[in-house]
Amino acid sequence: MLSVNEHLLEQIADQLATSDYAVIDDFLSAKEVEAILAVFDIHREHGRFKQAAIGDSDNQEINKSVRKDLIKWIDEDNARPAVQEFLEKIDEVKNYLNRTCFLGIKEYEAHFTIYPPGAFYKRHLDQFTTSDHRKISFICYLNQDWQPEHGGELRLYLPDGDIDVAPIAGRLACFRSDVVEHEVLLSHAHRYSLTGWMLDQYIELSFLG
Ligand SMILES: O=C(O)CCC(=O)C(=O)O
Ligand SMILES: [Fe+2]
Repeated sequence: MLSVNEHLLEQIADQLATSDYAVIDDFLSAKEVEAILAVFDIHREHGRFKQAAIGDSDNQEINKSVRKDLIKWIDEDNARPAVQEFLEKIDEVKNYLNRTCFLGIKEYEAHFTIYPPGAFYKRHLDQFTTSDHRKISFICYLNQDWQPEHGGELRLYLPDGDIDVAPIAGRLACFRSDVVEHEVLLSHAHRYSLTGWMLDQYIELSFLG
């Protein structure tokens, strides 16, 4: 049974096809957001978040002048139910995009993400110079009480100008990984999200810590 409203799926596909990006509210309900944040707490208590790196598996580098977020990769086989449900929804988006946009997406990789106060991620593209298997980037935001003074907006650099996306709870932002440059503006509060990429080939995930 479909758990993502068909109308949302259509909106994602239409917006991606016409503008290379899509922003959808209420992709997750308030209850789903809460359940996922509880999983963040567990991983944080166990010290599982690590400073994010830049580059692909063979060229990993930590550069705090480029990005300052903390991540934990999602292990799909051992994901807790709330995260499993999120992945099932992403799977539905993936299948819908394959049917309607012929993207040939095979799978996805995703991580829990925390931007502590003072963190940002400078302007970049999500495709690595050494590999271009990331086709669609997606970020689902989990910030229940986000206020403009918290910052941390996602800025998308588009042909017609920049767009800032507030990281509010339940919202899904996605965009073509190969063309849309973007950055995360300085965050003044803790900023929580699930970040992932739809890939056009199966990958070896064993390097993911
Ligand atoms: O969290 C966001 O809004 C974007 C994150 C991002 O650009 C990335 O992790 O590559
Ligand atoms: Fe990115």
